[in-house]
Amino acid sequence: MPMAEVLNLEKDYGKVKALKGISFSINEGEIFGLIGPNGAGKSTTLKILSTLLKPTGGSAKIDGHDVVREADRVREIISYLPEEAGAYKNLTGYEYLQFMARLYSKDDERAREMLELGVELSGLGERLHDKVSTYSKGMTRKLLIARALMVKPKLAILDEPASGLDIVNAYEIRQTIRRFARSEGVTFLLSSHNMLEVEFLCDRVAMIAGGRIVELGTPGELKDKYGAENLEEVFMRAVGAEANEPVGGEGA
Ligand SMILES: Nc1ncnc2c1ncn2[C@@H]1O[C@H](COP(=O)(O)OP(=O)(O)OP(=O)(O)O)[C@@H](O)[C@H]1O
Repeated sequence: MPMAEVLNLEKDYGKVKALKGISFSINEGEIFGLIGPNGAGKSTTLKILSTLLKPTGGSAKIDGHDVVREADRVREIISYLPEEAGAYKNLTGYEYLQFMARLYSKDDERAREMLELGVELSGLGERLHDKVSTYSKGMTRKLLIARALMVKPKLAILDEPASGLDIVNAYEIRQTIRRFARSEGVTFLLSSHNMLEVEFLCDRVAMIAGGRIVELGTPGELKDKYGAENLEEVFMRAVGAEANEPVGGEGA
């Protein structure tokens, strides 16, 4: 059984058709990337799979559970990191992770394990004992990613995990994700408009533009199909004039 199964998913915001019937499935242990330009429908897809938004049509299942009818069950097995997330600024990073670990687990021992893992994943060292209000954007993002992963979800849903970060921070976050996926076997669904990021991280990618999936496959398959050197080239050839906005680069 796939970890996620999306079938003909549609979402209308009033007259705006954000998703026009998209389908894909994610295998267990896979890092799956949803890539496309601004406004393509990536965040909308991730919000539906995270049970925060209801689809207008179609269906989505996580580990066999319908995201609408069994939303509570789905919430227990996923972790979701929104694009514009913040942490409680008056807490230290450590206190924030501790608070979140206790929220997730009533069992003291389990909460302590989560906290230990969160501390390690954050890579923030001594700075974890400073207030979040003193953190750079990159440090805050690392803290939030540690929070999302320390619970060892079955499916981690990360919206633009490294968007807007400098090269070093973005690199470290990608390494954390890749290492964690391999060591824990956690399945990932992430979105990005950075084609190179996705190529580095993802086992398979779905290219999305204007609410439709225009290509789906492993980075290698897609590059071969278009005789392209990288996914940016694949995307431009696959979408061509369909792309209504330019493809963003790092942090665009
Ligand atoms: N709450 C909303 N109300 C109305 N329209 C919306 C709403 N949220 C998103 N949209 C529209 O739906 C479409 C898809 O938006 P979505 O945020 O899913 O795209 P995205 O691929 O995540 O873009 P980005 O890379 O900019 O985050 C866009 O046309 C957007 O303007």
